[in-house]
Amino acid sequence: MQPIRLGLVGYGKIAQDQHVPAILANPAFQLVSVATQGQPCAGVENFRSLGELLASGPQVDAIAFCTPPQGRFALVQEALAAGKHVLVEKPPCATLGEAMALVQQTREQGVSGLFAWHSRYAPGIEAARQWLATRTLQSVQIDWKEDVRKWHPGQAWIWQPGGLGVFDPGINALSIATHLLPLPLFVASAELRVPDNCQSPIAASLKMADARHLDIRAEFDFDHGHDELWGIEIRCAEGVLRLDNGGALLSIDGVRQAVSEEGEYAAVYRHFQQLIADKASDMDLQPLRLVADSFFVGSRRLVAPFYD
Ligand SMILES: NC(=O)C1=CN([C@@H]2O[C@H](COP(=O)(O)OP(=O)(O)OC[C@H]3O[C@@H](n4cnc5c(N)ncnc54)[C@H](O)[C@@H]3O)[C@@H](O)[C@H]2O)C=CC1
Ligand SMILES: O=C1O[C@@H]([C@H](O)CO)[C@H](O)[C@H]1O
Repeated sequence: MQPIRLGLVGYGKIAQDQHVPAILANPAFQLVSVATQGQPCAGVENFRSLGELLASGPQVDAIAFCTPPQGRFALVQEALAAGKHVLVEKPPCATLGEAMALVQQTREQGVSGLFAWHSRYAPGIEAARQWLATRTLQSVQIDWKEDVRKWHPGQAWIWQPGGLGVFDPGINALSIATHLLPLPLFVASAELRVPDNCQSPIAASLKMADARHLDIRAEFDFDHGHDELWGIEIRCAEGVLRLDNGGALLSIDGVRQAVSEEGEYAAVYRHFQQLIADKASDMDLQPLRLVADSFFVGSRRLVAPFYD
């Protein structure tokens, strides 16, 4: 079978760290072109814009979007209008309305779309989901803390409107929680701590629930120090499930469980390949809706200025 010819837009940190290695390791894909505004990608044709890539580059079947969320909507629209399958990094867009419009346009175009909630593909997630399916849930505690200087060095966009601040990593935890828990989640209250020289929060505390009043708390911190803390603890009547290292480690009642060894992005691209083969899409909006709702109901507290 012919490989899926892939273009990539935005050759920045995540494209270099994860996307390109995962694409190169998967024979179902052939990376043929890149559109980016920074450092070019070796070994393929590079363009300054998606428009140029589509107009004068080699033919592509699909495009992966790794630009910041602001401005991504117009780019993905352009690719869909050209009949390309799309893989969109998280968070899919700068607003919920834009993301909803992409879901509709993807359907209308009859192509495949993937909102790539990469943390859902962490090795422990599927086993956690299976274990939880037959348990009685009692409470959920999320702690998602990391150093923005380590994971987003010099990225001014993250502090600008639409950049999400600490919700950029926090949405990963929300994408896991919404994948594991059986009912939709609602934000009851939120405190957003915003540096007084930024537009987006550097820390946040959320209280959420589902329709059965499951108590779900989240603590997000983007100024946590070098060693990240990416943990989710789910208390059930039958025992306590913990995910650590962003879902790479799973334990139940303190006992480490065997999990898959596949990396997140290898699994993301395997899923994208299957969606294209099945003429299907996977464009879940719930994590972005929870972020939007946190901004709706959240109280803002100004905190000390942030300097990179
Ligand atoms: N930094 C990380 O560890 C991770 C980031 N992500 C997500 O990936 C996305 C990108 O993040 P990073 O790679 O960290 O950002 P980045 O700022 O390092 O890279 C963005 C790249 O997009 C390019 N770009 C911007 N606008 C463009 C346009 N219109 N056309 C072509 N290229 C354009 C920039 O030149 C830059 O190379 C964000 O949505 C982020 O949430 C996901 C997982 C991890
Ligand atoms: O999406 C993201 O993931 C983390 C980090 O790469 C761990 O997975 C990063 O802060 C955020 O943008």
